[in-house]
Order: sequence, then structure tokens, then C-alpha cells
Amino acid sequence: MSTPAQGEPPALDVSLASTPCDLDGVPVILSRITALSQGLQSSDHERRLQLLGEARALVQAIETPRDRMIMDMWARVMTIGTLRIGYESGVFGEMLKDGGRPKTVSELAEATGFDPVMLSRVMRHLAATRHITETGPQEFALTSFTRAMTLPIIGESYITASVIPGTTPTYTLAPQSMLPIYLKEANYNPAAAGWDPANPTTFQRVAATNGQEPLNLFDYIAARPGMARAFSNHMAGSAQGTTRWMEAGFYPVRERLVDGGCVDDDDPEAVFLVDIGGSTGHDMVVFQSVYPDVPGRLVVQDLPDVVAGAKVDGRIELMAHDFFQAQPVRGARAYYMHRVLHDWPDDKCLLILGEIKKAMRPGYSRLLINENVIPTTGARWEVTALDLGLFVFMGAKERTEGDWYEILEKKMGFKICGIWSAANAVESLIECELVV
Ligand SMILES: C[S@@+](CC[C@H](N)C(=O)[O-])C[C@H]1O[C@@H](n2cnc3c(N)ncnc32)[C@H](O)[C@@H]1O
Repeated sequence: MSTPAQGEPPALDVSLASTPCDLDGVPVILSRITALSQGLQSSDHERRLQLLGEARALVQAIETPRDRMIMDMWARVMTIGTLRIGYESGVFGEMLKDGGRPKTVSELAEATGFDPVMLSRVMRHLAATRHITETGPQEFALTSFTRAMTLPIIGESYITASVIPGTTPTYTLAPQSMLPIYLKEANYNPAAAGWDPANPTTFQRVAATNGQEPLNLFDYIAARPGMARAFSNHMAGSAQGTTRWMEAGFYPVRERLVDGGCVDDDDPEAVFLVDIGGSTGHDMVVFQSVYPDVPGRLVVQDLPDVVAGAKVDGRIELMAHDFFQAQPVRGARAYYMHRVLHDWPDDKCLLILGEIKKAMRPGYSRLLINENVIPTTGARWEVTALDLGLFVFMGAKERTEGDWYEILEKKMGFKICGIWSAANAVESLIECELVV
């Protein structure tokens, strides 16, 4: 990439590799950590996240470039793998039994059928990386984190990070690690190199290289029940612990959707809310618990295999629906999509939105889009990581406010009524209506 005009970067002394990154900054970070941790309650999410940011800054200040490189290159990927092993082999489940008392490798090996020598190596890495506690020679106990690993919404997420036995060499890690190679091949200009990153996606290119049918991500998942379950659990897990748009202090549901313009009580078919691409319905479950009394039907739509695996109760209805086809629910009060449009490049979003637009009733129906709105500065790392992940998996992206205006108002002709967010929320809620 460097051009003669830019010249070579200046040569640095090799000792930089083993010099702590910013020891001088440590006292300042520590004083911020002390201030933030005074009287901190677990319910104070915003302050807790600030503290977490400072704790990470502290590690980055203390570590040397060499420390960091070894952690990234050797430990992180192996940690993801060993966590999956702990979950999938049933070792973590065994460790949770008997009140979570410390257990020896031999006990755990006998209970799970795991080879004791191999298990001991796995446990040693998990203990060295502080994911379990070493309570004695060959004896370990779970930490709070690995206790939570026994919850499918956390533990199954690790399955999405690697391989389902007997199906395919890779799911998420290999495509992510191939991005640098494909970008380099394209001289860091995919479009100029004639590569439409959505066709084929990095994910599809890796599959093709491995001699597999290069399915799109969602077709790939649909073809594998274990992966579909893991992905749905991952979606549910990643939505935990943040304020959702239907919760207090975010989007005023009653004021915007219920008061003075709700569904016709006399129409038994009237639909209040449709969650399009709603996975197994976890958002609608929260909506129903916060607003048990809104009139009208609550409908969750997703691909057939996804809704087949859903268990919902109360008034929630499940409906198999491909959002590229005509929307069967006409004239609902609100059409809602969470983390759907970010999966698709603009041309596909226009198709999805076009089907919803045709189903909306002018002057009545609203479109609710629950997505990231990347700020001009200070984007959060989980959003920036997801943005690049979406490039890899779908040739798609997270969008800025300008991107949303471009797609929703300029290209689709909706009016954006407002964009709501909350302190402890990652994503925003964009409300749109038809221009009449
Ligand atoms: C990133 S997930 C988001 C799920 C859920 N809205 C959430 O935020 O947890 C995208 C969802 O879109 C669904 N999906 C993908 N292609 C679809 C299609 N053509 N029609 C309907 N749903 C689809 C997937 O099955 C998946 O549940």
C-alpha cells in the first residue's frame, strides 16, 4: 500500500516490543478506577461499563506489545476453543453439581468420559486464563463466568465460533481470519478489484475454498439444526443485560403506539406488532411482559426452521415467513426489525423494506428499526467488531445516522419520525412512517 511519496516508516528500536505500553499513565487510570468503583451497584450499568473500559485501559497500559501479541495469537483462540470444550463435553455441567464444590480431573474425566490427560491440559489453560479456579493439584472449580457458561445462551454461543462435528470445517473463526488475506489480494480496494463483498461473501469464499457449497450464512445455518439452535441462543445471549427499546426510559411505546391510535378493538385479526426476523421470539417475550395489556395480536416471523424451534407463550404467534416475499400481515400497527437490516447490503435492505412498505397502512402503521447507529466519534468496540463481522458474513455493515437517512428517507421514501436511545442500550430505535 505504501507509495514512494509516503516513504518508509521510521525504524524503531526493537526494545519497544518489550516495553510496557504506558506505565506513566497507570496512576491516572487507577485513580479513575478507584473513583468509579466507589459504592458501585450492579444495577448501575453505565458506570460499570466505564469501569470496565478503564480496567481494560489499565491492562493495555501495563502490558508490553509482546505480551499483547502472545495473548492475541496464542491464548485467545485457544480460549474460545477450550470454553466450547468445557461446555459441550459436559465438564462445566459436572463442575456445577454438588453445589459447585471443587472437583478433580479424575472425577470429571470419569463422569464425562473425557481422557484425563487431555482434560487436564484443557483445564490447565482455562485456569491459567482465569476462566476456572485451580483449587489444588489437578483440582478445579468454576468461576462466576464459567457457571454462566452452563446457560445455553452463553455456552452455545461458543459453538457458533467454531465447528459442528461432521458438518463443516468452519463457521465464524476461519472467515474472520481470512478477511486480511482477501483484502490484501484485493489490494485493500474490494470494489476496484471487482469483488462485491456480498457476492461472494468472505464466508462463502472460505466455504468454496474448502470444497463446500458456498451457501449464504442463513441458508448455511438453516441446513444445520445444531447451528441454528446455537445461533438463536447466541442472539438471545447477546441481547441480555442491555435496556431494550420497550423498557422504561427508552422509546415511549404507549405515547407513540398505543394512546390515541391503536388497533381496532372490534377486529380480532388486528395485529399490534410484527417482529420480522424475530428469531425464536425473545424480544416479543420481553415486549409481552412489559406491555401485557396492549390490544391486538403479537406476531413473530422468521424462517421455517427457526420458528419451528421456538417456544413462546401467551398471545405470541409464530409465523414462518421469508422477508423477501410479500408480507402476509397487512396494516399492522407496527412492523419491527431488530438486527435484521444490518445483515444485508443496501440493495437487499431495499427489497426487505419494500415488502414491508407495501403492507403498511398509510397514516397508521409504523416501522420500528432496532439497530446500531454508529456515532461520528467514539464508536463502541462491540459495534465496530460487529460491523467488520457483518462484512465477512454477509457483505453488510452497521450504519451511521447518515446511512439510515440515505436508505430510509432518500431511497425508500419513509419519514424518520425520531431516533431513540438509552444509556444502557447499544442499539437505537428508529421510528418511521409512510409519507402520505
Ligand atoms: C441477526 S438475527 C436477529 C434475530 C433477532 N431479531 C434478534 O435481534 O435477536 C437475523 C434473523 O433474521 C432471520 N432471517 C434471515 N433470513 C431471513 C429471511 N429471508 N426471512 C426471514 N427471516 C430471515 C434469521 O433466521 C435470524 O433469526
